[in-house]
Amino acid sequence: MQFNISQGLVGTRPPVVKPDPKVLQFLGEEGMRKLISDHYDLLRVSNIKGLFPPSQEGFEMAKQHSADFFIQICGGPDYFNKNRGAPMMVGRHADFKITPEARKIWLESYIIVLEKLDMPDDLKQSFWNYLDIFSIWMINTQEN
Ligand code: HEM
Repeated sequence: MQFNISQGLVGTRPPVVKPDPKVLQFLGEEGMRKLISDHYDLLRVSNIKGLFPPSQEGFEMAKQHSADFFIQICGGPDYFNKNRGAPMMVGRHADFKITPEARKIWLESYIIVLEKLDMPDDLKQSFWNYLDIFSIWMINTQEN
């Protein structure tokens, strides 16, 4: 299947559709945590590794928070709200310099994980569409 990366401009917030809850039903919570963990492991050796916590402990916490969020957004228990409070994702990303190029690297790391994942294409597509569009919201810095 094709993982298309839509053009993303700083300051734009195109309408987002949440992933199909069947994604979580298919993967289960452990499968979702593994998916997020695999993505973070790629980020850690990527050109945007400097954005993420340098310590192993901080990195594991980041994985956990992210997985909590994705389980919640896919219709699972509201772990993120319980552990971190209201999502407010744009605000939570505001301290990090996220350029269009950084978003591209973040998404390309997801492509690597999703290509290897054993999941029906329609579910991959649904999950991908969410990542592709919502990640545009996080861009907060123009390329120089
Ligand atoms: C679909 C789009 C995205 C979602 C749903 C998402 C989700 C999250 C979540 C849930 C957290 C944890 C926030 C917290 O617990 O306070 C987080 C943290 C973070 N995200 Fe994202 N994110 C997205 C896009 C991006 C992009 C495109 C980048 C950078 C290229 C990025 C970089 C970061 C960084 C640097 C952190 C902080 C890591 C930490 O110390 O916990 N995110 N993100």
